[in-house]
Amino acid sequence: MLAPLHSVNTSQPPVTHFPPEHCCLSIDHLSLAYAGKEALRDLTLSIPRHRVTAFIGPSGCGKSTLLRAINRLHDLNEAVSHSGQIVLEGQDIHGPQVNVTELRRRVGMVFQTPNPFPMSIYENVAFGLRLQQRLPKRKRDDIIEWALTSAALWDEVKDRLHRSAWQLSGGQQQRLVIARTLAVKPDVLLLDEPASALDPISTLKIEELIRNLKSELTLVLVTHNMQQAARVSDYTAFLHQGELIEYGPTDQLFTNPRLQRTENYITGRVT
Ligand SMILES: Nc1ncnc2c1ncn2[C@@H]1O[C@H](COP(=O)(O)OP(=O)(O)OP(=O)(O)O)[C@@H](O)[C@H]1O
Repeated sequence: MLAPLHSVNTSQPPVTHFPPEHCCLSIDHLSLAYAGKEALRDLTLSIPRHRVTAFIGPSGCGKSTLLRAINRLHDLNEAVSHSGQIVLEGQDIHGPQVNVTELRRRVGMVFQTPNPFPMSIYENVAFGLRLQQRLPKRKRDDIIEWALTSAALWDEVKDRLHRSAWQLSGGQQQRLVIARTLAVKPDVLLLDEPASALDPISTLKIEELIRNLKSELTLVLVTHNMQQAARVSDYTAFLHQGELIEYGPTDQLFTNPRLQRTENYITGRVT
């Protein structure tokens, strides 16, 4: 476990920061509104590198809004306004020198419903690579094998790479989407309820994959499923009505929360 700057106990402030050498993302006084209606209020937290951080909280508390802010998906919505900063590896993601396409390569995103493109398994994984650079076929093939292996899918698809991605099961499609995201070598993978549309076995595969991927990159997971957050994440942030209520090591937050509001939520007394 990384050493946070503040220890967690009820007499001290909650853990919100990591030392710079462990910090991947730093969110500083972030507020965000949709057409003037506040969805995130003055959030400050940092996300450690090569760990899994989960965002939990009741429906509508702002989990997905926060996740989408990290790769500037809100840029596509003119009704969104924000204040505060998000710093990725030392660089303000809204800085004038930031190329949004490059930011979205560095910060990949996987959504609730698997969304493979209507093309072959191979072409799905090659898609982002082709946009990025012209690679010799041999090199591209190696990256595709690496990405599918990292997404725990290679053994299941290596003999049918040129078949339609839509012939895969829902769980396999979600792992394919993860492989597609990994192929362009992101620093961060944002996962918005990646297993909620899947059966229990596929869900366990995705969870195992998330745990294994942290050796490659930093992961941020939105989940409604508290057992899932407890199983896969190292750190958990509990949000309520757009505010960060508590943030800390997952085992601590689930077994010994600092605040009554957190305890009420994790024990099912607040929905
Ligand atoms: N595109 C949008 N336009 C307007 N309001 C939005 C939009 N997206 C989200 N909101 C509002 O922002 C608030 C936070 O929504 P968000 O989807 O981030 O919550 P959430 O915690 O991810 O919810 P859920 O768990 O149900 O997915 C809600 O009040 C929601 O209605």
